[in-house]
Amino acid sequence: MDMMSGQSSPVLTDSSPMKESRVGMHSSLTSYSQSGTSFSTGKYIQIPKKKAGKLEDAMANGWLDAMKSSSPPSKKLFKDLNGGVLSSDDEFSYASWMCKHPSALSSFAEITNLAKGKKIAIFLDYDGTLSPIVDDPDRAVMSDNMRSAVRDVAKYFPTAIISGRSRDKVCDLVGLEELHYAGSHGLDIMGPVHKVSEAHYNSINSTDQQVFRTLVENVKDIEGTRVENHKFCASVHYRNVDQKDWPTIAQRMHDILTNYPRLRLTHGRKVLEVRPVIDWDKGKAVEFLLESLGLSDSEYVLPIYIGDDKTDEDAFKVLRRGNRGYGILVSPVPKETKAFFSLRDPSEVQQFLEALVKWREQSESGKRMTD
Ligand SMILES: O=P(O)(O)OC[C@H]1O[C@H](O[C@H]2O[C@H](CO)[C@@H](O)[C@H](O)[C@H]2O)[C@H](O)[C@@H](O)[C@@H]1O
Repeated sequence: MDMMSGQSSPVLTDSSPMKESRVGMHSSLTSYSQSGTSFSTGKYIQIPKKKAGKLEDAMANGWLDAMKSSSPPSKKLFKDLNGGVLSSDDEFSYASWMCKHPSALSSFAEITNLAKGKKIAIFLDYDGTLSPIVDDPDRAVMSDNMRSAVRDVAKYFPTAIISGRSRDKVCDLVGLEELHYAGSHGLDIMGPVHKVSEAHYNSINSTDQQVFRTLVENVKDIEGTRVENHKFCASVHYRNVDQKDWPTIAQRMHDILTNYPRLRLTHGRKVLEVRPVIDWDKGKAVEFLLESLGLSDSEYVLPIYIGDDKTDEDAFKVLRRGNRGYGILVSPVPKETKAFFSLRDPSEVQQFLEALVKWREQSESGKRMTD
């Protein structure tokens, strides 16, 4: 799949994790930052610059609202604003929210009870789930302890990472060969090779370079912006941009996308994600992986998906449908979600994964004793 073709199946790469025999590789575009190297060749679309702060398009106004709400203030910010203590109102609203989305740690017995006689399959988002959210996406590393927890979990349960980042990037960050990986919000999944003609991929390369360069060139004058290329989608970060410049970003993104009707915009944590207009998302990626791993029979399989972001909601929805499995939202503040359970932060994610391993080891040794 490419950013422009609008086809309805993901690009599939090789069937065994970490063995590279990918077809139709995209161009070797690297992540762009204002301090980094800019591109001197290739065509891109320069959109006319409009006056800052003048939002002319209702759609752009909608995007601005979404940008403002896409990353609610963290618990730390609540605390900072409150002189180091959480106000009882915040505690109260978090506690009420937890009634609807209980902690996966305190509900651990309930979860494992429901998993009895079933195979658990684990799906993990990366940023904000396995690694803490930081200002620089290149520094979003996971701890060695988290890596061990994921490695151990994968010994007992089929485990996949589903990330908005490119698959190569998230593979590098996680660094575990035994997992399945889906990058670009599930658009790039390891699986059986689909042969596609050379000419098709050549056309993808040039178009995608153009999309990426257009994004880079049209926001590079806004201090703090950063554009990442994920091969099948792209991210425009505004975490480090002064809020007064957010309307300009919203307007420019709107103007750019007018030139690319086959692209759409979604929102993550202080990031705008540009992706193809196709019916594919993290939820579809979960269904695809369950199917291709022979885990689609919900009578025998309990999928658990852990994620922190809006894009993870598609996966939560898929699991909620027909009580197929459990979504777990990672958040220290109340958020509207389709997840059943919650965890506060990556350290609780690690505890949950470690608990699953312990539970599994204990049930195996209990089984051996009765055999
Ligand atoms: O699906 P994910 O694995 O969660 O990836 C979603 C986006 O994550 C990254 O951005 C987010 O994390 C950054 C590092 O902590 C943070 O600086 C940024 O504000 C967050 O939006 C990644 O850089 C994006 O490309 C992914 O799309």
